Amino acid sequence: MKAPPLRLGVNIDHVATVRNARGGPYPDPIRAAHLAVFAGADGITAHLREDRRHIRDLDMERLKRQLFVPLNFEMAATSEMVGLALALRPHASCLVPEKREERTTEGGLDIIGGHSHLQPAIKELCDAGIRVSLFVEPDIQVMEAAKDLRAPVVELHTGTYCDAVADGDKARETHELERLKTAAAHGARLGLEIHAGHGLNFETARIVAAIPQITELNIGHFLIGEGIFLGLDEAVKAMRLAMDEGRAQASS
Ligand SMILES: CC(=O)[C@@H](O)[C@H](O)COP(=O)(O)O
Ligand SMILES: NCC(=O)COP(=O)(O)O
Repeated sequence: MKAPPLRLGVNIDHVATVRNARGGPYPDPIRAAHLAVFAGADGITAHLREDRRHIRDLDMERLKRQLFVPLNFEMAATSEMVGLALALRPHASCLVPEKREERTTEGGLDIIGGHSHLQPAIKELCDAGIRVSLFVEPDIQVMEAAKDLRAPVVELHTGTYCDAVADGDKARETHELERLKTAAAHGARLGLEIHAGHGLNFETARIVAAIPQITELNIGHFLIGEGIFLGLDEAVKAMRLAMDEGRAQASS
């Protein structure tokens, strides 16, 4: 059976990283969002961190006002961020773990251990018509916990897999890819919508795109980096091609 279409969400966080390096308005993350959409992005992801190290509140407001594709508001499940999301009403919200001292997201939400604090946030956002996804580890028990939390979507953390590929550790790469495949299949059987992201590049996105249950990839850092060399539009087009090549291998 033909696998469903695979959407590309472009994360523009690190355009804001470059902008904030000088404290002025240039380069504008919203201009990057428009470029990415014109080049084939199906949606835009932006992570409003509590420390505002890159994306700022005004960026989210401008994205909401100007985008004509879905906006995915990445956020920690704090009362501050839930309040901002309820006021902004993005298409989607992806709940991610956050530590001020981290350089980037280090893993998925701990929803097996302590997830009671997530329940209210998930309910409030869902009740407001916002599509909630949980950024989680690719584990079967985690899929079960996400179902129990009544989150309609999970985004599988692909960072460990991407690290294994970057390290040239074939055994770890095989193991982590198997984790992603198993979790995606199990989550889909539970009725969850399956997304994936973190650390993906052309090579790993092509491989992950072949997992038929995954319907969206969210990709940022690598694409913004490639945009420096190729131009963001060409980088997005190349990523779209890599995803399509991988998807052609998928069979559910
Ligand atoms: C959850 C995830 O992997 C990314 O979407 C997140 O935005 C990474 O955080 P930084 O963009 O701050 O690196
Ligand atoms: N949720 C993953 C995302 O939005 C982008 O992650 P990365 O490609 O910047 O690592």
